[in-house]
Amino acid sequence: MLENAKKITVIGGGIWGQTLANLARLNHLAVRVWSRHTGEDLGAIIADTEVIISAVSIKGVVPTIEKLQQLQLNSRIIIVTATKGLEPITTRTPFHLWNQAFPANPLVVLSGPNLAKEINQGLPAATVVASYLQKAAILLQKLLSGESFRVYLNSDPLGTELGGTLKNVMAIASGVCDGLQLGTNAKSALLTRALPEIVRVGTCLGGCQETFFGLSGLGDLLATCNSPLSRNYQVGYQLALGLSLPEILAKLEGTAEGINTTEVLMRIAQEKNLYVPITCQVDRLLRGEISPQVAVYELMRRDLKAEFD
Ligand SMILES: NC(=O)C1=CN([C@@H]2O[C@H](COP(=O)(O)OP(=O)(O)OC[C@H]3O[C@@H](n4cnc5c(N)ncnc54)[C@H](O)[C@@H]3O)[C@@H](O)[C@H]2O)C=CC1
Ligand SMILES: O=C(CO)COP(=O)(O)O
Repeated sequence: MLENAKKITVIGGGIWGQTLANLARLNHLAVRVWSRHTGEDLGAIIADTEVIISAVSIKGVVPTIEKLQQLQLNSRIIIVTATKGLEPITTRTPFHLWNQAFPANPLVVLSGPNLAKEINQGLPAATVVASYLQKAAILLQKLLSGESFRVYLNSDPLGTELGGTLKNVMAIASGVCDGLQLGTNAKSALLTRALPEIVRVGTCLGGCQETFFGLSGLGDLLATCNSPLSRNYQVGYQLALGLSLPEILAKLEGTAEGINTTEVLMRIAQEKNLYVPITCQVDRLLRGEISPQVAVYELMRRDLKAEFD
């Protein structure tokens, strides 16, 4: 048994929380999953826990933090955040929110090209655990690594988290591109231009440039923008087929974080004067202001420019 059978609590009973719990169970760890729907006493569950993994959607981050604050969390407990989103009111990332609420606890970000359904089938995947406290990240690496799940270390939690969050906007754009059958050249151009847009925003918000070229940045961009398993990709794809956003969301399994992220990111971009042309068109499309075809036209007819500037 690994690491003296560390006790782990996963908060969030959605598909990602269940998947992370299963990965830990494969290493014979004692795992409990708590969700707001189970009605169990969270205080009792975390009484002897050593690691808390938060896998709630962004909507659930503040309520989860507030619940744990009422329970007076032991400062030795390692907190892992696996959410990919931006909090709408403060525009902060989950890492910021957890760090602000529990400054004494070791904090780790987990993010990577991790389509839960593939991991649940036992297909090989890799992820990143990032922390300013290397010891905490190394522990998580040991707890979750297995034959089919390879966990890398990183010392840039913000960059790791932002790569996973910002690519969701691009996954919507990518779904549109495929839904409209724009071809491989268009898709390659879109994903290649998406990366500098992510880097521009991500470095402005405090991430290291290098991180965005790694698994949690480029890796997750490729996974999510190319897979029909991605909910964000599905949103874009189905918009391109002519469905309305409410129609798509009514049938979507789980959360497409990119919808909220696009709205928050537009506010950040305006405030910080960041050039985010792809995000801007995704935003107008999600608001119903333009059609998918017009979004493509608007991107193509922008002023001509140098590739790198
Ligand atoms: N599904 C996937 O393949 C992956 C998902 N993620 C990220 O993990 C997070 C969760 O994703 P999924 O499990 O797929 O989503 P989901 O929609 O299946 O589950 C969301 C979870 O958040 C909880 N939640 C929502 N609002 C809440 C609130 N107000 N208070 C307390 N809890 C609340 C729900 O009860 C549920 O347990 C998202 O940020 C997603 O981007 C990250 C990697 C892979
Ligand atoms: O983040 C993910 C894969 O890394 C999951 O993507 P979706 O949230 O778009 O399904």
